[in-house]
Amino acid sequence: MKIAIGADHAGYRLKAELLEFIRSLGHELEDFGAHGPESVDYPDFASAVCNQVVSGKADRGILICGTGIGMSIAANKVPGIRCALVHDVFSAKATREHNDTNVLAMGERVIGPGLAQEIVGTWLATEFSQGERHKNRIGKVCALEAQSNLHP
Ligand SMILES: O=C(CO)[C@H](O)[C@H](O)[C@H](O)COP(=O)(O)O
Repeated sequence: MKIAIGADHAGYRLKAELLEFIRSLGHELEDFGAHGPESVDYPDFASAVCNQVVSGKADRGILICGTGIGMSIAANKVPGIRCALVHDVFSAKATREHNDTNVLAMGERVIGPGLAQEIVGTWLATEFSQGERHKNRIGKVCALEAQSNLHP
């Protein structure tokens, strides 16, 4: 798959530790920064990565900040993005199977690189279950998104 990845100053180290791992799984990876500790704003990187996903230039996106919370909030404002903030392997699998998430958010100040690798590997490898109940619920989420775009 084509993966877009981005982080802020509080997530760039974990991002750097994941690059080789993701490539070793056979994925094509584009890194949208940040690359250093200078203070930056997470919505800028969420925007860059999510635009790749909604435009079809990337199949999935991965976002890292201090907690993953800012990135997940920003990502979920982009129409067409379903972003999950995940810090455990069970949720990584469940959010692909049930929510068909296309963006994963994690927090460098919350988890270490070993667990992050397990989460990313699981999330990238897990298919959407195609369950009718899940499709129905995702459809309702999309309806909420369409409604909020009409009435901001
Ligand atoms: O948005 C966040 C908090 O939910 C992210 O973790 C940011 O990375 C964090 O706010 C950055 O904090 P800093 O004090 O500017 O380093």
